[in-house]
Amino acid sequence: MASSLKGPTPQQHDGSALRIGIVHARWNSTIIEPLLKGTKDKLLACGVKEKNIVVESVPGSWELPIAVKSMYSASQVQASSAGGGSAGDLLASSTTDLTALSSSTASAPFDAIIAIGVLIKGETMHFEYISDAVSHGLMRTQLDLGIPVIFGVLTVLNDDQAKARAGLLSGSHNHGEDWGSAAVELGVKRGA
Ligand SMILES: O=Nc1c(NC[C@H](O)[C@H](O)[C@H](O)CO)[nH]c(=O)[nH]c1=O
Repeated sequence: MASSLKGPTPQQHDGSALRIGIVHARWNSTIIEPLLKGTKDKLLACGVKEKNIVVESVPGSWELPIAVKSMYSASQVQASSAGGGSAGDLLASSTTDLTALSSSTASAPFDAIIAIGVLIKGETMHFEYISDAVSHGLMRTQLDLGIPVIFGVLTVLNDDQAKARAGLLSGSHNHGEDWGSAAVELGVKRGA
């Protein structure tokens, strides 16, 4: 595969004090799973503690913006009732269920939330409408809430494009690693 000029120039940041949320869709799970693994592996490699990575799932990408907002709001409520504290200091709650998060005994605010989804073009305009709505919804969510929301939504035209961006093809790169790096960088800079 020809080398490309595209791609981020990552920086090195210490994620050991961060608490990161991940919300992922379950549509196209054979692509979602490697993206999720690449994201988590990068977070851990940057020093984020396993207990400070909270993962939840929703049916599809359309639900990502509201799920990000729910995850953020639930942790804010829990953190304020637990006496605040910087993110990552308090024991994290790990949950796979939005409602479970809101009932967790202790959680800290998130420093960044990563939204992961895979949209693959079909024979209708469904792809275009969801892609547009989700991208605008996630951007609005991060600006409204003042928390970095990392855009981890693939909008691809065919299965091979999806596989390539999940690192499943020879010589291809897992974009989840970029999303993990971005979450740590923005989380650190936000708290600086
Ligand atoms: O249609 N294709 C896709 C999709 N549709 C479901 C949608 O996100 C939502 O969950 C339902 O409409 C219910 O609200 N969701 C994806 O993540 N990827 C797709 O490729």
